[in-house]
Amino acid sequence: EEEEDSLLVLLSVLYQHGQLGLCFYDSKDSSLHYMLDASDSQELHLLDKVLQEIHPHVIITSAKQEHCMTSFLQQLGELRSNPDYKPEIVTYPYVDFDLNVSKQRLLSAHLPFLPASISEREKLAYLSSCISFDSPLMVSWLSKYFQIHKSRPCVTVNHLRAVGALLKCLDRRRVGVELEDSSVGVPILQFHAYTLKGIICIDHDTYSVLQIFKSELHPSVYKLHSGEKEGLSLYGILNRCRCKFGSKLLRQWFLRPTRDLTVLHRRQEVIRFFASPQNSDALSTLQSLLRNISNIPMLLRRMSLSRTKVSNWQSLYKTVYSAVCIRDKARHLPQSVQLFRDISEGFSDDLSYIASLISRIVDFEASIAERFTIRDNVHPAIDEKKRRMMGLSDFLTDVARRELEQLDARITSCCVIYIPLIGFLLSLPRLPSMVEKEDFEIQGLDFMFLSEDRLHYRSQRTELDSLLGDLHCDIRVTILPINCVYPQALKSLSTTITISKVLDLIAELDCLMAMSMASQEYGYTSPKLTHERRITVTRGRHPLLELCSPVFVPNSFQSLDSQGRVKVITGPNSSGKSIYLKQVGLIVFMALIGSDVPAKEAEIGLVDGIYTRMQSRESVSVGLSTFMIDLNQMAQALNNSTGNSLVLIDEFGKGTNTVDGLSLLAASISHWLKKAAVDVPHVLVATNFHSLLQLGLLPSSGFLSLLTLETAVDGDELVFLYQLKEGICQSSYAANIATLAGLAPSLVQRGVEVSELYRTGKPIKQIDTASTDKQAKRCRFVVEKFLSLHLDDADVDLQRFMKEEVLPSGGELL
Ligand SMILES: Nc1ncnc2c1ncn2[C@@H]1O[C@H](COP(=O)(O)OP(=O)(O)OP(=O)(O)O)[C@@H](O)[C@H]1O
Repeated sequence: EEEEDSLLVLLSVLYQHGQLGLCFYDSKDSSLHYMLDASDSQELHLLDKVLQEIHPHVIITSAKQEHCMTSFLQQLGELRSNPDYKPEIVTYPYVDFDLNVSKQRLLSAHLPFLPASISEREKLAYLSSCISFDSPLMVSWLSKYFQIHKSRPCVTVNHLRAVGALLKCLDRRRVGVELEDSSVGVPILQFHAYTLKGIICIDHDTYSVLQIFKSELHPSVYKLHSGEKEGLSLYGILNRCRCKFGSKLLRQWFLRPTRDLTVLHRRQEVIRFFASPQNSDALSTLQSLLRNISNIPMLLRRMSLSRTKVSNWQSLYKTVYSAVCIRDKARHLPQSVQLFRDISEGFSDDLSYIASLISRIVDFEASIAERFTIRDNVHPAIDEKKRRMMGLSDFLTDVARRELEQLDARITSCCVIYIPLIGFLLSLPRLPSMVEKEDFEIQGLDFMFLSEDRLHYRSQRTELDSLLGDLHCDIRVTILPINCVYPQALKSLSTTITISKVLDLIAELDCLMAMSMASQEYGYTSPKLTHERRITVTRGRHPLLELCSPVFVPNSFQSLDSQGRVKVITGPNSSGKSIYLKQVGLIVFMALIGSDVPAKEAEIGLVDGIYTRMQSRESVSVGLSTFMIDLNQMAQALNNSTGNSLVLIDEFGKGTNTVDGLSLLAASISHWLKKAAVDVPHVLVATNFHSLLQLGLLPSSGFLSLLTLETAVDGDELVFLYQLKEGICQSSYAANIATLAGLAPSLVQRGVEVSELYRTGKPIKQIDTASTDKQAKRCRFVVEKFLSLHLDDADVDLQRFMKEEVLPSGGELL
C-alpha cells in the first residue's frame, strides 16, 4: 500500500493554436508516454478525457498560455466528477517548453537501457524511433523554422515541447530516486505512444500517404500567406458541408477517428436514413436551411464589441430562425434516430423567442444600406423623433420659401439642407458678381462655406438648430444603447439555452448529410462494425483513384482472427500493389469515422491504430536520409502495433544495399509471424524483393498469406489486370515496363541479357564497343610492326619495341 502511495503520474501539457500536446511519466514502470498533437476545442474536452483516464498527481504547464487553459485548470476541482481529485499544478516559464531545450533534456536524460558509450547522434537516431519527433533533427530544424515563421502555426510539436518541462520537473523532484546519490538521474525505461481509449493512433505520415488530407497552396497571389486549399483528398471529396463549423467538425472527426461503437452507430443511422432516395426531400430542405446558419457566439462577440451592423442582425435572425425550422423539420423525421430526437428535444422554444424578439426590434425592410432602423413601438423617444423627421421635409421647404422672400431679388432660389453634426444651413447659388469673400456677406445670415458654387449660411432668423435639434444625431444616440444592450441581452439569453449545444447538433447534422451525399454519389456501402479482430471487404475500391481512373478494378480483402493476417504481396512494377494497400487503409479509416465505404460489402473489426511505411517524405527538410526515415516508420510499426492494429508496408528496404534491405524486411515480417495469435496485427506488405519468397526467407506459418496482382503478356506487351489473386509473382517484368516507359530497345535488351546471366551465375562479358573496321586497322598496324622487326639484329631491344612502337599510348591500341 505504501508503495502504491508513493507512485506518481506527472503530466506535462501545452495547448497552442488549438493543438493539444502532452506527455506523462508514470513512476510505476518508469515509462514516458506521449500523445501526438491533437486538435482540441477551447473547452479542452480532450484534455479532460485524458485527466479522467490517467489521473495525474502533478500537472505541469507553461506560465504563458491561452486563457482557456488557465480557466480550465482553475475549474478543475469543481468540474470533475470526483471532487476529491485535486492535482498539484506546476507552472514553468515558457522557455522550458522550447524545442531546443526539450531536445537537450532528452539527450541528457537517464536512459539505462542504452550503452554508456553511445554517441549523441546515435542517441538522437534511437530516440527518434521511440518518440515521434518526425525526425531527430526535426527538433532543431523546427526551432529554426519557428524563429523565422513564428506566426505560422501549421507545424505543431507541442508534445515534444511538453517533454522538456516534464523532464525538468522529474529532475527537480528526483522522482523514484529520492534516496540515491545526486549523480543518478531519474530513469526512463520505456517510451510509449499514448492514445485515449477509443481513439485511434494515426500519425501525420499516414494521413499524408493515404491522402486523407492534402493541402495545396492557394493559386491566388493574394491568398499566398493565408490560404491553403484542399487538394484531391478523402476529406476533400467527403466534405460537402454547408456551414463552416460543419466542415470544422468533419475535420475533427477525421483527426480523431474512434472505436466507440455507440458514436459510430449514431452516425451510421443518420447516413443510412439520408442515403435512402425517399428521404431526399428532407435532405435538400435541411441543407438549404443549413446555409443560413452563422457562427452565433462569434457574431454576438462582434456585436457587443463594435457598433452592430444591420447585416449582423440579419445573420443572427436568419440563424435562429433556420435553427427553429430545422427543429420543426426534425420533429417530423423518425424519432428512432437518435440525432433527430436530440434536435427535436434539444432546441428549446427560447430559440423561437429570440427570433421573434429580433424581428420585433429591427425593421429589416427599412434598414437599407446598412442604416439601422428600429421598428415602431419599440422605444417611445425614437418614435417621437421619427415622427418629427417624417414631417421635416415639408417644414424645411416652407422655411426656405420664407427666407427667399427676405433675400436680394437677384437670388431666385434657395434651399435648406441638413448636414449631420453641423446642423441646418441655407444654401444659395453663387451670383457672378460675388467674387471676393466680402461679396458673400448677406445681412441676417452667417456665412459658413462655399462648396460646388453654392454658398452656405446659418440663418439667425429661423434658428432651426435650437428648434429641431440635431435630429439624426439624437436618433443615433437613442438607438446606440439599444443596439448595444440587445446583443448583450441576447448573449445572456443564448447562453442559458446553451446555444453551443444547438450549434454542435447542427454541425453534426451537416457532417452526416455531407457524408450521406458522398455515399450516394460514389456508391458506397454501410459497413458492419464490430470489435472482433477481423476485417472483410468484398470488392473494395480506392475512393480517390476510382474518381480519376476510367476503369477501376475492385479487389477484396480478408484478414481473419487466426489465419492469413500477414499478407505479402508481390507483383510487377505498376501492377497496383501500393494502390491496394492504400485502398485497404482508407476503407478501414472511413469505417472509423462512421462513413460508408467504397465496397460491395464490408465487415470492419475496429482497429486501434493504422501504421504505415510508405513512400518517404522529402528528406531535405527533415534532415534525415531516406532510409533513416523508412527505418523510423518501421520501428514505430514494430514497437507500437498490437493485435488490433493495421500495418501497411510498401517497399521497405529498397533504400539500401539489396541484401541488407531484404534481410531487414524478412526479419520484420518474421517478427510478426512468430508472435502469439492475439498479438499479430493485420499486416500488408508489398514488395519487389521476389527473392524474399524464392529463397524461402520467411518461416512457414498459418498467419502468412501470399498474394500477387495479375498481369498478362500479349506478344511483347505487358497488360495489367490489377486483379488480386493468391500466389507469388515470378518476374518483375521490369524489361516490359522499361519499354513502356520509352527506354531504347537495345538498352533494354542488354539489361535482359545481363539479368539472365546474373541469375544463372554465368560470367558477364564486357561488350567491345569498337567497330570491326577499327579493330581490323589496329590488327594490321600490329602485324606490320612485327613484320618489320628483325630479331637477328644484335641491338634489338624487345622491351623498348613493345613499349614504344607496338603500344605507344599505354596499351590503348590493343
Ligand atoms: N485496381 C486498379 N484498377 C485500375 N487501375 C489501377 C488499379 N490499381 C492500380 N492502378 C493503376 O496502376 C498504377 C500503378 O499502381 P501502383 O502504384 O499501386 O503500382 P505498384 O505495383 O505499387 O508499383 P511499384 O511497385 O512500381 O511501386 C496506378 O497509378 C493506377 O493508375
